[in-house]
Amino acid sequence: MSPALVIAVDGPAASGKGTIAARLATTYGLPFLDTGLLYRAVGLEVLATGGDLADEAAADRAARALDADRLSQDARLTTGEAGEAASRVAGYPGVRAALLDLQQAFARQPGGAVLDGRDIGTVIAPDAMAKLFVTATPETRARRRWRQLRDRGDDISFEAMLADILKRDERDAGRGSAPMIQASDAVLLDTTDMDIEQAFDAARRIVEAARARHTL
Ligand SMILES: Nc1ncnc2c1ncn2[C@@H]1O[C@H](COP(=O)(O)OP(=O)(O)OP(=O)(O)O)[C@@H](O)[C@H]1O
Ligand SMILES: Nc1ccn([C@@H]2O[C@H](COP(=O)(O)O)[C@@H](O)[C@H]2O)c(=O)n1
Repeated sequence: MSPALVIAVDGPAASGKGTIAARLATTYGLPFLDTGLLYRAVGLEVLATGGDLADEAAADRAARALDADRLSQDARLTTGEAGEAASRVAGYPGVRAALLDLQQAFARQPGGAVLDGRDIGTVIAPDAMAKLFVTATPETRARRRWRQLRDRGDDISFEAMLADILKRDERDAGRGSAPMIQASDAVLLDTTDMDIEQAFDAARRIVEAARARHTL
């Protein structure tokens, strides 16, 4: 039996990791989990119940009560507010612990899986066959996210978007619990000067190289 093809895709906000991960999943016929949605759902739940994002116990409760099956149906999850709330609650060790089993079970599926996030290659699936750390300059990422939000009618300036990206990078990389960091065996993919097609082709080559190494 061939080994499970688990693909871990990490990287900072708006680097394009979700776009790449979703296309890899389609290409290889694997299930895909955008783990950022889990943290976004927890953050939104804290806000929806009138809680304060600084209230760690409220965030822990929301994470333990999360119904992961309802995630993809909620359009609010993709808003800037949800991203900001997610990065606040993601720093709490209890929140991360509550979401761990679900993510690891997803990664252990027969045949494999694709997961994207911040700690997939380091914590969730440290034995993944292929690991990518997708990045781009903060300005490039801010432009991509700004265009994405503008196209769906959100009114935000590029300067505010860049400030938001920089703040999120600092928070995600600086937290004590599972910080965003490139796994030592992950391949860095800088997409600053790549369009989506070029970035995906480069990602697929990285996965193919990893598969070839595993079949030697
Ligand atoms: N190489 C690229 N060139 C131009 N635009 C891109 C590229 N990759 C992704 N995008 C666009 O940038 C936006 C953000 O991409 P995506 O959602 O994949 O990023 P992400 O890293 O998954 O973000 P998140 O922080 O939400 O997880 C999307 O509108 C996407 O279409
Ligand atoms: N594995 C992960 C995934 C996400 N986070 C946190 O959630 C925020 C939102 O994530 P997006 O990928 O949807 O932008 C992100 O800024 C992280 O704080 C995480 O910690 N671990």
